[in-house]
Amino acid sequence: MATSSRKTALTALSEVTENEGYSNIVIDKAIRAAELSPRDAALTSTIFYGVLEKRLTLDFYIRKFLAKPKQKLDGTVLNILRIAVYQMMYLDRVPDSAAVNEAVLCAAEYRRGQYKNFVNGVLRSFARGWHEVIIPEDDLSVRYNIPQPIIESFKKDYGETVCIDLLKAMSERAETYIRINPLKTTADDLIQSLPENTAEKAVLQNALCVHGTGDVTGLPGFAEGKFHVQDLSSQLLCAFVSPQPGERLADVCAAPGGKSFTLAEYMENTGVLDAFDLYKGRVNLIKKGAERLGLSIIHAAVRDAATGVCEKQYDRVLCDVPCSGLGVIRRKPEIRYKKQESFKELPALQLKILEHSAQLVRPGGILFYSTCTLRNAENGAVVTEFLKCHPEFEPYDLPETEGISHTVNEPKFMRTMMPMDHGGDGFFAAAMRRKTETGKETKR
Ligand SMILES: C[S@@+](CC[C@H](N)C(=O)[O-])C[C@H]1O[C@@H](n2cnc3c(N)ncnc32)[C@H](O)[C@@H]1O
Repeated sequence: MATSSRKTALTALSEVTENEGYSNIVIDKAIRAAELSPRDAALTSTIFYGVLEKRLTLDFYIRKFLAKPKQKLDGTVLNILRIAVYQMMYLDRVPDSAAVNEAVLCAAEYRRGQYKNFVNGVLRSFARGWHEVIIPEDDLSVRYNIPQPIIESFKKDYGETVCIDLLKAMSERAETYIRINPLKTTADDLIQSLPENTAEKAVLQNALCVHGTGDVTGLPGFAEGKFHVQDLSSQLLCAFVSPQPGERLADVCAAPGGKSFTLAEYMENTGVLDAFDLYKGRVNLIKKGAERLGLSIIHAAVRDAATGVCEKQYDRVLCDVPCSGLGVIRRKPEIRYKKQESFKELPALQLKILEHSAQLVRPGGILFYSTCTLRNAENGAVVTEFLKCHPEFEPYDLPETEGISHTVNEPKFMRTMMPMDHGGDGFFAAAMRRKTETGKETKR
């Protein structure tokens, strides 16, 4: 039996807030289970992501209309209030009365209706008074919906001014980028085959920005392997790696495969590309994608990048390590609520992966390190520590890319990419070269 949009959003939000589910997986599952019409599914998705993104602002407002602002609220009741308040504050097309009535209906079905009057009362006073409430100028956390510890970390690593620019950029919606498969099509041909005004060329060659298309996997050309979805910063990282046709490359943390696919395209599907990941299910995603794109040089296999055995040597090795993901908050809003303690172990694991993978690099070959986070402890600090302990490696400068600026001032072998630089996600890249006995340069 079909269920309402708000009820479905509530189920999905509880799954994310209480069980730390991944937003994209949780919402897809909830919408399928509720058998919603496409229109209701779109509304559910808007409410679900909106509440996740704006949670700190919503909670700030809700507390202004509680009799006891510090009172601890039941998790489900709080989510019912957030859903209604989000609609009243941000969705012009939903009348306040509809948002309140739906919330009261949800409350009536929860715990034998014991919170029904409470929800009704809070929402009615909110509807009357919220326009008068002002968020204090200096409350960046509520203003930009980023928890204070993350703001402190941005300030410490990048300074106050960059931090504020970053918070602003992170509150914008992220664009969707796709990567053309040059083995099968060209940017011009693909743009022509898509509905008018849905795609335009991005700043990097073979990158397109697409808008208003909904699920891109339904677009013409996807099933034929003419493109894959990949953020612009991730594509820029591949431009840094820039493997040549015929080379040997290992991507040691490769799933779901976005970078491996682009790198194999750089190699014109010649040479060797070994794409590893720790989890079998995720390795299967690489296999499926490579098959769809016709990238036969990709060999995907399960391997632990921190301990796994591999006898081969490669020209280039990419370590796109697991990280806290603070650079992709726009796409995965729940990341901002992860507990800071969960980040503690990451630098040690990242360094371990980097050191173990360094053994795979041939003399004169290049080792790349990347993350999708904006935290020096997981970025520059890991690479600096690696170079300190491995004199057999030296910094290898990354190229400048025409039309792309970078905010952070750092050595040329490191590059921090921020959403305000070019619209892509927050990423970090670094490159190091294994010295040869003769010290001869490797061609780029
Ligand atoms: C940032 S994601 C990689 C994204 C991928 N490079 C892409 O562009 O699609 C990090 C990956 O590392 C994998 N991973 C985590 N720990 C690992 C380990 N010890 N060895 C290998 N892979 C690992 C995760 O399963 C995840 O797929």
